[in-house]
Amino acid sequence: MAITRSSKMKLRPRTQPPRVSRAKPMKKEAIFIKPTIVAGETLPLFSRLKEFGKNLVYNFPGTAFFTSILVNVLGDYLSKAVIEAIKLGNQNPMCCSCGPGITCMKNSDCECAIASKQFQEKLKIPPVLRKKAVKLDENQYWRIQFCCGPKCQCSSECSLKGLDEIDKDHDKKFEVYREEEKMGFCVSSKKDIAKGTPVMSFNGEIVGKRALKRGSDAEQYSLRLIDQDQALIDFLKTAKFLAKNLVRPFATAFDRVVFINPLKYGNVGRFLSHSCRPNLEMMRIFQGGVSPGHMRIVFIANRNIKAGENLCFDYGESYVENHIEHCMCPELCMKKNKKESKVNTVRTQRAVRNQTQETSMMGRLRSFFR
Ligand SMILES: C[S@@+](CC[C@H](N)C(=O)[O-])C[C@H]1O[C@@H](n2cnc3c(N)ncnc32)[C@H](O)[C@@H]1O
Repeated sequence: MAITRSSKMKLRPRTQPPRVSRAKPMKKEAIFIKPTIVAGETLPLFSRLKEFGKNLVYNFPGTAFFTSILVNVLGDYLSKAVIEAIKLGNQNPMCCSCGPGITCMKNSDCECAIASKQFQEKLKIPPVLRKKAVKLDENQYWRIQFCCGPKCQCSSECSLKGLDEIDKDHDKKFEVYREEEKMGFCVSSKKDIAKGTPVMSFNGEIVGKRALKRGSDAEQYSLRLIDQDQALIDFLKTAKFLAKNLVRPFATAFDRVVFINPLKYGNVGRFLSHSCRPNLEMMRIFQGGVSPGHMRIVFIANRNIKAGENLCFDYGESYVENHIEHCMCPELCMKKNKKESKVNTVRTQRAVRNQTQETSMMGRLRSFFR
């Protein structure tokens, strides 16, 4: 599908053009494998800042503007190995042979079900099934799962299509608002969300590390997608569902470090704020293939969330220490500040949290933001 329309975030009136990216233009040889940009929905932004109510540029800075996409797209500074693997992945999507009306998990010959089961067994993770909450232990977040892709012809009710709804109806599901000057925009849910529900994906450009210049907005907004994940590499090397000619290129690509940068192209996931008591956890899910291009970052509710609650996850220790001077998470720090009538430093807040909660469950992978 070609670009149907430029779906900049809806904002009226606009006084400032979107920030021009200084990112290096894409290399010529990469253009032919650039995935199609799918324009997503527009989502209104609300600013409730009082003092600056009349200053629209202040209320809606350049970083609030982007083109919304429903899939990740190819960006800059990727290694040849990653570009090659994405290209091969595009040519070899995993699409089951289940016909219309068939539910993959009930078909013992289904290619997607076989792949999903192998992921579950080897990486010790429950399946992400449609309409069923994912039951994850703390140490299972960030593990990898497999779901049917949009091209699978199985029933629209197929339970393996766990991500089918994730990029739909964002305007009905979420509100993007700004209340605190320093916090920027935040996201809340318009509906109650049950624990274990995949809530939203984090979309953007798939980029190499050099795309994130130190101190830049790209550095502050990007999440790590691939991190030389040895467990995944070992798994792919022995995976029975993967064609032999794809094993080496995919294993090489997953031995790189790759990020998702949502600044130019992204979705509502880029507005999620940090919390020291988060209600979302990240999970990586392959959708319709096992190349880096098929890997999605998905946020799962780690408890029941009420309509109107701020949606948030833990950015990781190093991000907080480097970029957030005073944590304003409503779930812990703001409550505590109110109680004690003083502003605590982030270091103090995190120390408090460390006493009450295990923070090392994902090791260095918890530093998602660079
Ligand atoms: C990835 S952006 C999140 C979206 C951003 N709020 C916006 O309006 O575009 C990360 C930035 O949001 C702000 N932020 C997020 N969570 C925060 C928190 N708990 N306390 C203070 N600032 C926060 C910080 O400025 C941080 O660098």
